[in-house]
Amino acid sequence: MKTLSPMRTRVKFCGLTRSDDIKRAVMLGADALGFVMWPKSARSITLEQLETLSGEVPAFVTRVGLFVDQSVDVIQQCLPYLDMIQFHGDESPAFCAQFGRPWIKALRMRDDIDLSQAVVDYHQAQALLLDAYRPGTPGGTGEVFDWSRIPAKLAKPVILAGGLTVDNIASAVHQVAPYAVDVSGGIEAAHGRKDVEKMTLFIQQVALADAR
Ligand SMILES: O=C(O)c1ccccc1NCC(=O)[C@H](O)[C@H](O)COP(=O)(O)O
Repeated sequence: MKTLSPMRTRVKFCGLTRSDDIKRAVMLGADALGFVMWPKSARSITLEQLETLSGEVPAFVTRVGLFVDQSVDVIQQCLPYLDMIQFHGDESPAFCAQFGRPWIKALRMRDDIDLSQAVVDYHQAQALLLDAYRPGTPGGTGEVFDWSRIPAKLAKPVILAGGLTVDNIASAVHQVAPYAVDVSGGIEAAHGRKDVEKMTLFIQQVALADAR
């Protein structure tokens, strides 16, 4: 009888702003690409850029739009160019669920966070993205949180984020065994500009960790 092989850890690259980076990420096998639509971010892109860049993403690579407490109108304008929405602010479950599009909720790992309750509250989310908490910064901090705080069994797929790099990604995959990993700063040459070597090594490290 055939045995099922262990699941492959999915990889999402976030904060893409350039065509060349998208082509390289797709070639390397990234599963999802994140576009930051929050204008206060150094990695943000405009609606016009989103239209262009999303057109360069081929089938079976998920285009994820990232928002932080933004209006329904702003999000709806972006929907034609997105497969999935990532909410990074204090959006309620009802707010997230109103767009008729798959979505994930980013949760910043404050000391007092109750992940079991979050799973209940955000049960309609396709996954929960767990990220580092820095007061006043909704995401993309480049900071790691204590992965041992993630319960071994959480009733939602976990996307691990926050300060992942070529150097720590293998340990992260081993320790947490997340459904997916999400990286932005760790594969950059500068804000919004990805580094080919870091992207390549990151994907390789995930594959190596999965194979161990
Ligand atoms: O990247 C940003 O500037 C950003 C701003 C506001 C909300 C979220 C943002 N980024 C989210 C991500 O890139 C990732 O989902 C995650 O935070 C990991 O980022 P990093 O620690 O840089 O790998």
